[in-house]
Amino acid sequence: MTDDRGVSNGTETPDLTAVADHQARIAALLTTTPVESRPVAECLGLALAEDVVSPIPLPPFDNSAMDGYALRSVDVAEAAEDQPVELPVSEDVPAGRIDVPPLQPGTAHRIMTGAQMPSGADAVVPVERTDGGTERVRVRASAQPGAHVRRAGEDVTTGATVIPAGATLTPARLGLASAVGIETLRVRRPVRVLVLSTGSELVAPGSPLRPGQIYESNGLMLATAVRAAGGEARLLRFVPDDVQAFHTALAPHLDSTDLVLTSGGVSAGAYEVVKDALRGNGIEFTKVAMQPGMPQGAGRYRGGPTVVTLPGNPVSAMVSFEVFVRPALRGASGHDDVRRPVRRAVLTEPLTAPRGKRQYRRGLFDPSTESVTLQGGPGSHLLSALADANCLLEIPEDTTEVPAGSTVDVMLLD
Ligand SMILES: Nc1nc2c(c(=O)[nH]1)N[C@H]1C(S)=C(S)[C@@H](COP(=O)(O)OP(=O)(O)OC[C@H]3O[C@@H](n4cnc5c(N)ncnc54)[C@H](O)[C@@H]3O)O[C@H]1N2
Ligand code: MOO
Repeated sequence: MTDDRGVSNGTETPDLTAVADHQARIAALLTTTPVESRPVAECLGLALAEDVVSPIPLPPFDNSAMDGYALRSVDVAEAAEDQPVELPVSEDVPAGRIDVPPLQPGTAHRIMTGAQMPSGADAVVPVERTDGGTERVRVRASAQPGAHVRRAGEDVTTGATVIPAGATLTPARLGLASAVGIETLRVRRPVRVLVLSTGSELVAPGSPLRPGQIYESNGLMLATAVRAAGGEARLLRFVPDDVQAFHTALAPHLDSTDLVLTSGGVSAGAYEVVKDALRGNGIEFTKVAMQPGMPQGAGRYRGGPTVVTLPGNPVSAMVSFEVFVRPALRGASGHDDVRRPVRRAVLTEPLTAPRGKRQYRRGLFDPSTESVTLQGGPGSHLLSALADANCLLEIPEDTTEVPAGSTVDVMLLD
């Protein structure tokens, strides 16, 4: 049965699989990917497979934090704005100079940010507090020992684990790996996903729509969601609604695919090509106690790649991806943070939920007030509300009404 909001009410489905059981089933189907070496530049978003241990300290040497003058703090102890101390400038030390002579007492080296501190100097006076002289310099400020000096090893010590195995490689972590001199990283190979869309009603964005047709959107949405989760995705967008054509489309990709992700063609009607093609080929179909996202299927296609069939309604497809596929995909590719962060939030308006199903509603979480506002109704065709959302509210199976002001769990999305 479907109510007037376009939501299946679930009364027709007594035997439902628990969300946790279907999650576990999909996680078990995806095996951990092998470890490989990759250039650091190609590791964004991947999971590190082995700890990165720094072979050097960071900074590698004591260096100046400012453009100015390296000197001995005792030599400028009496310096003040109206009482400059004049010192001869004996050397110029730009960043990258490797032969920096020691500093003699009573002298200064002109020094640039990042340049090696000369031995004998214990402080830097910024150029703004001097007359900027190159032969002699008038210093108008005293300096504490250590002022504007960045000490070797104060960021990273030699032998320290700077990135732990399991960490997701962010730009800052890739920068850190480069900063300690590493060119290749040991990472888990991303899960290779083939995203496949079927449906005679689907046409390519950019071409005109005829009556009864819609633009294909799930394929692109799922393929990009896979990439955002650290997977590799190929997209086959318009597989004909024909069982033989479905097998033929799949065949060339079997050896190079870990996971086939379909959307649509799995509910109860006629013309359910995904179901017709996959049943009897290792895929089991079930109804999960969840809304949206009830019709689900999973298995191994003819003993080969894992297949997960997601429902065709766009919101159902994305919510199912978040709940079932993303955690399994991240787990299989070695990420420590498999699940989205969950926060508690105060609901700004009441909602109702179907008995016996876990409901995922789209919401806008405001971290400043720790509150959440619903985005759109529960209908699984309401894609624009999903696009406006930054979280999913997770309403437990046994809850049918949530009054305004109640606290609910929200799963934060990107
Ligand atoms: N008699 C029943 N009917 C339905 C049931 C049921 O249990 N009994 N379940 C409903 C629920 S819940 C869902 S969810 C959908 C799932 O249907 P399918 O997975 O078979 O998906 P389709 O029928 O192929 O499509 C559903 C909907 O989504 C649109 N769609 C499909 N693929 C795409 C795509 N690649 N891009 C954009 N939009 C897509 C399609 O046009 C349909 O509007 O079934 C209910 N029915
Ligand atoms: O409600 Mo379906 O379960 O739209 O995904």
